Amino acid sequence: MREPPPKVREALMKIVLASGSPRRRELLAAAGVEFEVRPSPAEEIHDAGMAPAELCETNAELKARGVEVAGAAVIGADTLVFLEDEPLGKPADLDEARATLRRLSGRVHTVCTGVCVVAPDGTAHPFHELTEVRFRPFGEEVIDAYFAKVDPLDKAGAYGIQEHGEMLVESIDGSFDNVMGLPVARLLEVLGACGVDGRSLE
Ligand SMILES: Cc1cn([C@H]2C[C@H](O)[C@@H](COP(=O)(O)OP(=O)(O)OP(=O)(O)O)O2)c(=O)[nH]c1=O
Repeated sequence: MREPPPKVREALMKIVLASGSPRRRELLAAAGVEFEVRPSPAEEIHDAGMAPAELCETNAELKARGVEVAGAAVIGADTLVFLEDEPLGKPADLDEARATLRRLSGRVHTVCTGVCVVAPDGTAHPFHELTEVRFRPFGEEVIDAYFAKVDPLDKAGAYGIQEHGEMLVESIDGSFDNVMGLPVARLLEVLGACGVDGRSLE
């Protein structure tokens, strides 16, 4: 049988999202990409000595390399919130979530999402995107009302911009998708550069 033309071979390349995050799944699906989900067993590192961007990219690569699927391009991602370069991860409990929101109130913080595509040949293609988020000044009543609507525990920075974000967020400078956990426009470019056009599977 004849080899399929290169374009068809590209289209057949599998894409695996190495993430258990429902937000990442939603964002990638909304971009029209066909992919399989395999949450990564990789442990994130929390090295306070590392610069934010380097930390996000390192974790994204660890997550992607934690899932191996022959012939597939594997995507890992890591979202961290930084307040003046101090990383704020997912809160351990509601008290910590409350303390985090108190600190973010009335201030600007940075959301960094690192992404890494590991191509079928094993090469890593990491990048990151930064979005600045300005929070409204708010008090305990707003935090109470917010927690009545949103579970902050599985989210970096104890909030989800996509879930009643308007209660907390005054403005953003950068991509909304990036705050939610996956900078999709840039990811599609990087997948394309790796020879994968996920959207051609539609
Ligand atoms: C700041 C912010 C974070 N988040 C979420 C995105 C990520 O899911 C989470 C950050 O945690 P991550 O460790 O980046 O991801 P995860 O553990 O949820 O999923 P996985 O490691 O399997 O990919 O916080 C929001 O949903 N909205 C927001 O506004």
